[in-house]
Amino acid sequence: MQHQKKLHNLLFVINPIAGDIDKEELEDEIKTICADHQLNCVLYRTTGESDVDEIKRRMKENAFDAVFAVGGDGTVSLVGALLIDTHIPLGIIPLGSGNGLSKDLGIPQDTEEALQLIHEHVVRNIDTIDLNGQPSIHLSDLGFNALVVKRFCEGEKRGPGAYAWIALQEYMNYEPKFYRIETDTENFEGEAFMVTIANANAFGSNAAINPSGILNDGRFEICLIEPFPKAAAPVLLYRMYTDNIDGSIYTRRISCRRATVYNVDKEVVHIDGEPVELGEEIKVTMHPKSLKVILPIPEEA
Ligand SMILES: Nc1ncnc2c1ncn2[C@@H]1O[C@H](COP(=O)(O)OP(=O)(O)OP(=O)(O)O)[C@@H](O)[C@H]1O
Repeated sequence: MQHQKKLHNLLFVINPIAGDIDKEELEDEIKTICADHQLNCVLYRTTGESDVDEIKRRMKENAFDAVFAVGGDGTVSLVGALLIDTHIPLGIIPLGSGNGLSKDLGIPQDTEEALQLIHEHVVRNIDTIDLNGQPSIHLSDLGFNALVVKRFCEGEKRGPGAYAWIALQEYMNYEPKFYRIETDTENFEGEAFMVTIANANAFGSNAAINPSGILNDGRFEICLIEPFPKAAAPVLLYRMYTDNIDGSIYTRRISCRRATVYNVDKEVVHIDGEPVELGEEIKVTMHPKSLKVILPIPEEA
C-alpha cells in the first residue's frame, strides 16, 4: 500500500449551479469535516466568469496541498487544467448533471461518501491529453455529441433530461461529417457520425464510448461512429449502455499516443463538455501521468 502525505491546506472550488443542486448546506458540511480533521480550507464559489483567474489568484496566495472541484465535469475540467504538471492533486465531489470523470475514476457518487475523501484517500497519477494546447482529462468530441453539448450549454435547462431532449431533436436532421485522421498507429479518412478523443471511458450519462480505455496507460483512443442507418440507432445506444460498443459494425477504435485530426467540414468540437474553437487541424498529444487525483482507498488496502 502506498502511504500518503497528509493534505492540510485545501481549496474547494464550488459551482453553485452545477447539477441544479443547492450547495449551501454542503459548504457548512465541508467546513465541519475540515475542522474535525484539523484541516485548513478555503471555499471559492464559481461565477462562470473569470473563475480561472480567481482560482489562480487564490493558489498564489496560499500553498494548497489539494484542490477539490465540487460540481460537474465542467468544474472538474476547469480545476484539473490548472493542476496538470503540478504536485497538487485534484479532488472531486461529484455534483453535476453527469459527473463522467468521477465515475470513470471510481469516486463515490453519493455526496456523503465522496466527502470522506477529504480526509481518507490515496493519490494516483493519471494521463491527460492536449488538443492544440488545450488540456482534456476526460472525453472530447467532434460531430453529433459535440453539437448536442453546444446546444445544451447555450440552453437554460440543465440535467440529463434536457440533454436527452436536445439529442433527440438534433438526431432527426444530423448528417455525418468528413474527417481525416492520422495517428502513430493507423489512419482514417471518411465520414463519421461522431469522433471521440478518449482519455477515459464513459460520458456522464453512463454511455461507454471507450469501455476498455485505461486512464494511466500512456495512450488515448479515437473512437469513431461511422454512418449508420437510422434503424440501427437503438442497438448502438443499447451497446453503449452495456459496455459493448466494439461489437457494432459501425464503430472503430484507434489506440495511439499522438494524432492529427483534420476537421474538414469544420464541425463543432467540445473538450470535456465545454464547446471550443480549435481550427481545422487538431493536434492531439498524450501527457502521461501528468495529473494527480484523489481517489478512494482501494478495498484490498
Ligand atoms: N455561478 C455561476 N452561474 C452561472 N454559471 C456558472 C456559475 N459557475 C459556473 N458556471 C458555469 O457552469 C458550467 C459548468 O457546470 P458543470 O459542468 O460543473 O455542471 P453541470 O453542467 O451541471 O454538470 P455535468 O458537466 O457533469 O453534466 C460552466 O459552463 C460554467 O461557466
